[in-house]
Amino acid sequence: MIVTIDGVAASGKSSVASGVARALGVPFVSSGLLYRAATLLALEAGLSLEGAPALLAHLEANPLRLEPLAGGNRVWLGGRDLTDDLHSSRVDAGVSAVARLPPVREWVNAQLRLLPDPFVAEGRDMGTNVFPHADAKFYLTASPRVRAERRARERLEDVPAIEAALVERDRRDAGQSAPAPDARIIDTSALSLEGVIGAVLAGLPARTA
Ligand SMILES: Nc1ncnc2c1ncn2[C@@H]1O[C@H](COP(=O)(O)OP(=O)(O)OP(=O)(O)O)[C@@H](O)[C@H]1O
Ligand SMILES: Nc1ccn([C@@H]2O[C@H](COP(=O)(O)O)[C@@H](O)[C@H]2O)c(=O)n1
Repeated sequence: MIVTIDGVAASGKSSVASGVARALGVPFVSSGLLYRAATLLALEAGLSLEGAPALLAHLEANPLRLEPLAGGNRVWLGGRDLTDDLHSSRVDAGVSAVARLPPVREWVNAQLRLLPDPFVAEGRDMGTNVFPHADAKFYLTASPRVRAERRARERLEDVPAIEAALVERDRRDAGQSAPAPDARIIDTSALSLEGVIGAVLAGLPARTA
């Protein structure tokens, strides 16, 4: 059983995927962490974020491992846990350029497709491209202001600056982020986190829930 939860930046994908996965007793998979980790490695190595061959060679020489734990995903580079360094503003600003590179997308998707199901996968193209045969698909949206206000509770930045960065990231990600034709679209602007998790669980086919 595979459930996909895609959506725009900071729409609640990982929080919702985690809650749904916990309710179903399965792991969740955060695909964005692999793009973020590839970006961090490129930044640390001083590589261009647009140079696919050098970046891919660096990723192949420095294998990353996504650990889809039920309580939260982690990304490892050998014995180094990168997870806590993946949500910086520096990575946020660079990740869309890295994610646009077709060889990087193939590298991420190959890793995701090796994971044994069942799981809940969240990202941008889980329902369209990576798991088109998923049992249930959802796409989360919320207004930029609401998303920025939620994120401001986690970060020491002001709401207008966060909102501008989110809108810009959505613009850069637009080419790889779209609802699957068979996805249910949920506008979470006026919903609590528990409300969104409940809406997803209520939208699952009977054999999945
Ligand atoms: N419906 C909701 N009501 C209130 N807060 C929410 C809701 N959904 C998510 N949040 C909060 O919004 C913030 C962003 O959520 P989350 O990190 O899950 O989004 P995301 O889509 O995975 O983000 P990103 O695209 O940056 O990885 C978190 O602080 C989360 O707790
Ligand atoms: N399926 C995906 C998932 C993510 N991306 C890119 O990674 C960035 C970070 O993802 P978050 O879910 O952590 O926000 C995102 O902005 C995209 O550039 C992707 O392309 N496809």
